[in-house]
Amino acid sequence: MSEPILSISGLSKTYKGGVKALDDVQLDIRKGEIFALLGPNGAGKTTLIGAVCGLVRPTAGTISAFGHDLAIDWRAARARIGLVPQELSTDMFETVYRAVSYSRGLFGHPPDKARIEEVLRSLTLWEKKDSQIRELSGGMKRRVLIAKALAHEPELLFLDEPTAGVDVDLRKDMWKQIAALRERGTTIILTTHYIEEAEEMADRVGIIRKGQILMVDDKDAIMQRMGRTEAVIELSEPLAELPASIAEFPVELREDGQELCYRGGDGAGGGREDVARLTKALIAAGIDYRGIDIHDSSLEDIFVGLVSEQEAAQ
Ligand SMILES: Nc1ncnc2c1ncn2[C@@H]1O[C@H](COP(=O)(O)OP(=O)(O)OP(=O)(O)O)[C@@H](O)[C@H]1O
Repeated sequence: MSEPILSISGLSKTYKGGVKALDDVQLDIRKGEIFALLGPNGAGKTTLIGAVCGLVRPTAGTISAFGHDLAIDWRAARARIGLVPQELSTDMFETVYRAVSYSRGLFGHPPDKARIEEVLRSLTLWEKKDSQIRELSGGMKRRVLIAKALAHEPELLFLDEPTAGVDVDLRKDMWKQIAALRERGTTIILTTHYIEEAEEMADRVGIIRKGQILMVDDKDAIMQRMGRTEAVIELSEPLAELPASIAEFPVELREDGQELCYRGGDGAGGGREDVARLTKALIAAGIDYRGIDIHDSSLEDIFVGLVSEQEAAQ
């Protein structure tokens, strides 16, 4: 792998009250990727972002970005890192246009009216450019946050729960914006509760819980390794036991022998092929069925499974 754009090593954070929000986190982010950090409430996602963006002082560990150790050379990296936080903390009396163009200047970029107009138009904020931020609806305020980050043109962009509580239209607009940013070469780390979002956007996924990274992998690899196909086959007549040609599949009889349940596969289509072979074997064994309900597990199922497994193990 080429030199990571962001490298986090042994990162821990214990807050004053004693809450251990991060516990020995190791994480390398590759240039140009979209990385989704998934975790339940209180897992430490915002703390991790805060540590990289200079808002939270780590208790231990090192963070380097673009080859600079942030504890030593914060300024060199700062202008290249952008953050879209969960909430707007800018001056509510500022107009949309000024807030967005100011953000660009703040990070040392020369004024660029065309760029600001493009950003505002792409987020349907152009008509509101002269409104004060306090006059906007919650969804519009979120758009301003995103516009500020886009105007800044960072190389590494953090999006903290970018679509929490926004409507479907804005979520779709944002997905488009994020895809366009990646096209420009921006590296993106997003935290999300919406697993659909990670599934849609991410190249890699990290799962965090209680301040620890449980797993990091390519999204497709996670799906393949942990993905499952489940098929419920409703039999025409109840079966007392399975013939050998059926029992060799990963199946079990349920509902007093009226249902045959298959669980297997690799999350990459293998399970569906297996179910097709299973149905042929049923026909060959003279077993009739009324219907099949088949589905592949999503990243959501995998995530819920992983987190509850960890809970059970404790
Ligand atoms: N300033 C603080 N002082 C004390 N404890 C804090 C502080 N900020 C966060 N915590 C605690 O640290 C833990 C991690 O919080 P964090 O906000 O990083 O989680 P998160 O994964 O972002 O959660 P969410 O999805 O709810 O935003 C939680 O137990 C939280 O209560």
